[in-house]
Amino acid sequence: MTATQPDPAAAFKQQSAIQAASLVQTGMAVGLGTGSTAKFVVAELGRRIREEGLRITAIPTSIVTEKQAREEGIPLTTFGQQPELDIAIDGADEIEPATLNLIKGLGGALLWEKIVAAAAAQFVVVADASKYVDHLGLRCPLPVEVIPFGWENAARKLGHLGAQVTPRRMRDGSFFLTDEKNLILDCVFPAIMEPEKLSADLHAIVGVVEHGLFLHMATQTITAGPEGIRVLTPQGGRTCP
Ligand SMILES: O=C[C@H](O)[C@H](O)[C@H](O)COP(=O)(O)O
Repeated sequence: MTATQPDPAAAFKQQSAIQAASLVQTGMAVGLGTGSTAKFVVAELGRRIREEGLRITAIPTSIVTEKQAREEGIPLTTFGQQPELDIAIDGADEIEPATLNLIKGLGGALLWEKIVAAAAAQFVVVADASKYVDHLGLRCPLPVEVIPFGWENAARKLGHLGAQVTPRRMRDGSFFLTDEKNLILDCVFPAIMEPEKLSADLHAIVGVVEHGLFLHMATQTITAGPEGIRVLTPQGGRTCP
């Protein structure tokens, strides 16, 4: 979404973000997500710090979010000082409501996002209601982060798993680089019916650093749409990778 194109879902994103930010209490260590929805969370936390005296520390999931957090006056910390987080709040590209499994990473921040989410006692996902899908993979490609060396081989092996693979590029044709200076391979799979198996298969490919399947990680999703705010929690509890 560029600055010249207004985001029709912005108001819903903001509603879900504000609701999620209300879960944050003084004393908490907070993971700050990345993307157009998480941006509203960071803004709301900044407002609460300034206007309500909220006191938190935070770890951002991207350089972009780090910059916004600094501008909002949110005190930042590191995993060296704060190995565990009370809560992480982040957006998603797809949400499977039956499982709360997610696809993330269309913004390229999936690696830091997954590290932060895995360190958090609560992982709250915020989105507008358009992000729901019956099965993962129906709405967007699955981003897979690979190291640049030998990426063509990783791409070939992803193809053997059934993916149509496109290396993500910038408008000028150069490769998109993540904050860790890796590449993103966008993988279009037919509907992903066995995400756990696919996750294991992806991790078995040499050169794959991480992928955008966030399985059994969300402890809550908060979405907003024309029918209001919807909060979902997983039926079977949560397991961390
Ligand atoms: O890498 C990007 C992240 O996973 C985002 O959280 C995700 O793409 C959702 O972004 P948005 O809220 O802009 O739709």
